[in-house]
Amino acid sequence: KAEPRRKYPRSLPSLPIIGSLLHLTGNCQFHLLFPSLQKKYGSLYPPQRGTHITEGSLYSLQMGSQYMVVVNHYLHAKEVLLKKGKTFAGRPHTGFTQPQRAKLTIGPRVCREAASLCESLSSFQDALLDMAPELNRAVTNVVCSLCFNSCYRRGDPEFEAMLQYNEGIVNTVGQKSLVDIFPWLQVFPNKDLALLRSCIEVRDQLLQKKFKEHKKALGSDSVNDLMDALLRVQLNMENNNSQLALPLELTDDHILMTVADIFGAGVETTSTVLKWAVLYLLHYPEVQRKIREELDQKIGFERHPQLSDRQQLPYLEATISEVLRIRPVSPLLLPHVALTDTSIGEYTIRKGAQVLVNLWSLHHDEKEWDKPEEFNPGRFLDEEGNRIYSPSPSYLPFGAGSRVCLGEALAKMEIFLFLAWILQRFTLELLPGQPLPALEGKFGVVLQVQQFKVMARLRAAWRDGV
Ligand code: HEM
Repeated sequence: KAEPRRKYPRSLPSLPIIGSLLHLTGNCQFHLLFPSLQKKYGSLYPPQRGTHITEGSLYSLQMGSQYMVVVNHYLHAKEVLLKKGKTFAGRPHTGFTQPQRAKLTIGPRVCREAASLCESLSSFQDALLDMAPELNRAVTNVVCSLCFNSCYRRGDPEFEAMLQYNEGIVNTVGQKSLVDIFPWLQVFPNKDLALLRSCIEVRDQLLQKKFKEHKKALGSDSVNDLMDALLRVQLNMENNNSQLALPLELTDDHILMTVADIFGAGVETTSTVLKWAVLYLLHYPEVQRKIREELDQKIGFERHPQLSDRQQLPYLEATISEVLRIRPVSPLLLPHVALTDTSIGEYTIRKGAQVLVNLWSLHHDEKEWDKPEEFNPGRFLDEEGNRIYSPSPSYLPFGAGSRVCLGEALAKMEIFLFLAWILQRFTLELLPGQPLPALEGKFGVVLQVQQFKVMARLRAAWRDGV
């Protein structure tokens, strides 16, 4: 019996050795480049029979020796992430490891940081301020508290070193960490490797120091942070290994890299969403006003917002969902790798292919979203003002399935509490005549916000010390 004919995703025109590279040079905004390639090459292909998937929404590229498939429709994305989640659960070789879970109290740690953030903002009255370092500091401190149970004051040299390390890694153009996440980027020139190397050195020294302190203190029964939890797992493994035919091992390096990965995954993502949120609240003052009205009504001025208030503040929650839609921090998710020969839709996918889910396209698909370029938290609310968690299947800010973001719950808690605290106390404004800051993102480790300044003006109730 003849084998069924295989049908592979269409490939971009490709040259020997460099593959499709010429199509990608000169444009580093990859989340935008991929939809434009889809438009350009997709229109050459016939529509797919029996589905409403647009033509060419799945195509392939050859990046040097790497074969990659780009997914641009939610039906294909769901097939990759959910239906065949296990098959596509591979990651390119990057050293990006999965963290262990630890049961830690989060709400009070975030509230403590929110209080300190608000204190900082209060000291900048009547002056324009770049909130990015303040937001970075707050989010970094939450992650520090979860990983090492340490919390830093402003100006602490160890903390400043850590912030600098993070900034260095994120801002290094064409940097190694981006190449780590998207290995195919290594074909582009790498400029600031020296800066990057020194940042990684700072990171390693800090992690080593924390690690030694934790190892020394291990003995008491309490598990206060992720490092404690990992060290305990290591100890249990060592104690039980003599009974196993194939001994398990959690090395010191595994522990250090796991904590480093949590930093990598947990700081820049969350602080970037907060920056996008502030930026959109400046562009849409009526949205900001509605959130404040909701806060005044449900919480008032007598107490601080808490995690348990989330149910009561649907408009704030809807605004956060809309920020995550319109400016997805990971516009291409992280790359997946097919672990076996498989398929997406009617197309054959070979084992080893890298699959990029273009979340930007999913979140801006005109067939799924009414005026997708418009910022409208109302999409996430029904007529009575109750939350709609996912108004379209084309909404996946944290991915889905077996490779879904592990920090989704933590990130949502942080974003909610930080914004609730800020907006309960401050009005975020521009100076009269100050132009609105740009809404275009910059593709990088995350979809970065361009630098901007804002006035965080204490609201009357707080100025008068109510
Ligand atoms: C708003 C903030 C965040 C967003 C939008 C976000 C989004 C994502 C996305 C899209 C992925 C890739 C999913 C895929 O490839 O299918 C991911 C993976 C991951 N995220 Fe997040 N993330 C956020 C915050 C965090 C935080 C706070 C942590 C940890 C503290 C974290 C830990 C991780 C880890 C460990 C992975 C890799 C999971 C795996 O490979 O199995 N993320 N995240």
